[in-house]
Amino acid sequence: MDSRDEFTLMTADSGSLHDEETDRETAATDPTTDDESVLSVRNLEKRYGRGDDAVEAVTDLTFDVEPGTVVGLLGPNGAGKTTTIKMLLGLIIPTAGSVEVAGIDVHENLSQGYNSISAVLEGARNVYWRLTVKQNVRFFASLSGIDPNDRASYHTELLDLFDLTEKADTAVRELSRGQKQKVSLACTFARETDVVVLDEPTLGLDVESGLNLRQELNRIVDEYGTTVILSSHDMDVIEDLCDRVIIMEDGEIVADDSVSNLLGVFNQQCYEITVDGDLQEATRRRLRTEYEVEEFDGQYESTRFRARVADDGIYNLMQSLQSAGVTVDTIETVRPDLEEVFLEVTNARHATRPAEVPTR
Ligand SMILES: Nc1ncnc2c1ncn2[C@@H]1O[C@H](COP(=O)(O)OP(=O)(O)OP(=O)(O)O)[C@@H](O)[C@H]1O
Repeated sequence: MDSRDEFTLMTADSGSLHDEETDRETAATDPTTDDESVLSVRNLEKRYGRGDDAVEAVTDLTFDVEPGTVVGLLGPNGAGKTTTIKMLLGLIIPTAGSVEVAGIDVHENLSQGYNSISAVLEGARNVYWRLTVKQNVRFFASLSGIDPNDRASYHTELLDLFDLTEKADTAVRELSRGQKQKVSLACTFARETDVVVLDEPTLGLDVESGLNLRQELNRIVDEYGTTVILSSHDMDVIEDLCDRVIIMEDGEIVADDSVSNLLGVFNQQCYEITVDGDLQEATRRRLRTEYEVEEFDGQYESTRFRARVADDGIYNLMQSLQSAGVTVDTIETVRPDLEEVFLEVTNARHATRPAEVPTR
């Protein structure tokens, strides 16, 4: 059996008592927490099953995370994100490789590991519904060996940042889904571990609750400089919160860079162009042949389309339209988003793969 009981995550041994301000001061003065990575993953591998049925879920994963960084973990379904997260947390035993959090090998030293890294896992019931919000926060702080009385003002701040102050004495079962999720997050931050893992924190929330949570998380990571590994299919969350993004596919890292560098991977600029009236079929064909054009939308009064062009290609495109007698109404630059980067990176990889030869 290689899967550990997730409950052990919540019932880890208690460590020494923390002092109200000591931790943040220590983080600021301790040279080991400055330049060195707080999370170090080396040649991590996970193979499920044996023989012909074995699945290589994660293959030779190596990366480091500096303190205070928010790293997004992205990948299509089955890329190996959940397996990686569970190995980071010590919940699944790797086939090979190591995970160190703040210098502690999580798999060689499980109880210390549980005090170094905590998580809100997707689909897991992360808090106690019969306890009130405040009782939960105090309980989870105490799991890390923290005397909740010593950290009362931090807990008040946390509830405030998650907009839970009015619900502090309400039982969690009486809260909405979004509020329950915020309680899970507040409890994880209350544990004050070196690294926090958030797996799909906005999943299942309505648009407004998702947006609120995103803003609140942003404030919290800014305020406390927490190191976060964030897995989400919601690119807005990733783009808003992350300093760096790791994209996985088929168990491997296929991109690892800052969000701004990843957004700069396009050597082409995308424009959204609106022209008066309909476009003749011949003009549409010509545009498609000469430029990378997507989506012709609307007809009669105006037509809108997107064009990707390199460097000063937009001037050539304008000339082509002019010579076809088309009047351009508006041109807007479309900023690429992470969704596009993600598709670009994963599609480019498929395009360069040799075609599979069927075997009999
Ligand atoms: N317990 C298991 N036994 C066998 N194979 C598994 C097990 N868990 C995951 N896998 C396989 O390992 C691969 C990676 O799965 P994993 O759940 O880590 O991916 P993921 O990136 O989290 O996907 P998703 O975004 O769909 O949650 C998949 O091929 C999956 O089918």
